[in-house]
Amino acid sequence: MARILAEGISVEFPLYHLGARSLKKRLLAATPLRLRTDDANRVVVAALRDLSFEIARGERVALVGRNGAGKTTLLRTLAGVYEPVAGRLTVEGAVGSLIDPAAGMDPDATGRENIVLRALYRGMTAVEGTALAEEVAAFAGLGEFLDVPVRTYSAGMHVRLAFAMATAMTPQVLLMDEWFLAGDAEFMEKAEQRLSRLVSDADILVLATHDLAVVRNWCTRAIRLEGGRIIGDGPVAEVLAAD
Ligand SMILES: Nc1ncnc2c1ncn2[C@@H]1O[C@H](COP(=O)(O)OP(=O)(O)OP(=O)(O)O)[C@@H](O)[C@H]1O
Repeated sequence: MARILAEGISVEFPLYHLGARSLKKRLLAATPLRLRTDDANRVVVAALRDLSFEIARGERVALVGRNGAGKTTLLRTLAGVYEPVAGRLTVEGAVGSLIDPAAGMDPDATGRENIVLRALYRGMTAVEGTALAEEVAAFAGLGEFLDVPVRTYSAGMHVRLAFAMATAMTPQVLLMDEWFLAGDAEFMEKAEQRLSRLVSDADILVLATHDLAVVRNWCTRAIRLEGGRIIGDGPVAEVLAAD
């Protein structure tokens, strides 16, 4: 059963290139809240600070907050891309991520090969993978580009393929960054139908977005981040009204 439990998680990014001591000092003095030096005397960005929350089956959660608040970092942490430096994170259920279209794709393999590889990774047979490739291909509308290495794709083609792949294998926990909701009009119309179905089938949705209409339409709960901390968590209307 799908469930997410975060107990005091923190995520930090070391800034390795900040070698010069005077530059370090100046930076730390300018932003004392978000930058600090760690035990190894490196400057680190405290991207997420001591977050605790639980997301249960059936919840559709919007992550809201200003640029740099920590929304994408939290999504990536839930997806397992980043490891918390403190606290404990439990994510139960098969996770589908629509965060970075290039993630999990082999740039030298064709679109079709990538689909089959992902299907095999998810435990499908080669025959099921090949059938899935047909379905994904039809949806992504990549035409003859399906048999061309994905490193030659445009940004929009990447999004189409990633979107079609992630949504073809209905996840229990769907993690999504808002820019997957931007695309050309024709694709977005198809994508919206498919997403609506997926969102009602997936057990948990966590969506990072600035689009308040999307939050109101799709989500039941909002978590507001600011400076890497949670400053609001509750029903959408309540959290949005508090801004
Ligand atoms: N790879 C990285 N290295 C260093 N700092 C990072 C890295 N990724 C994110 N950060 C920092 O972590 C903080 C949170 O960034 P994040 O991208 O999660 O914010 P966001 O809420 O998604 O912002 P936006 O709305 O602009 O997408 C910011 O201060 C950012 O500079």
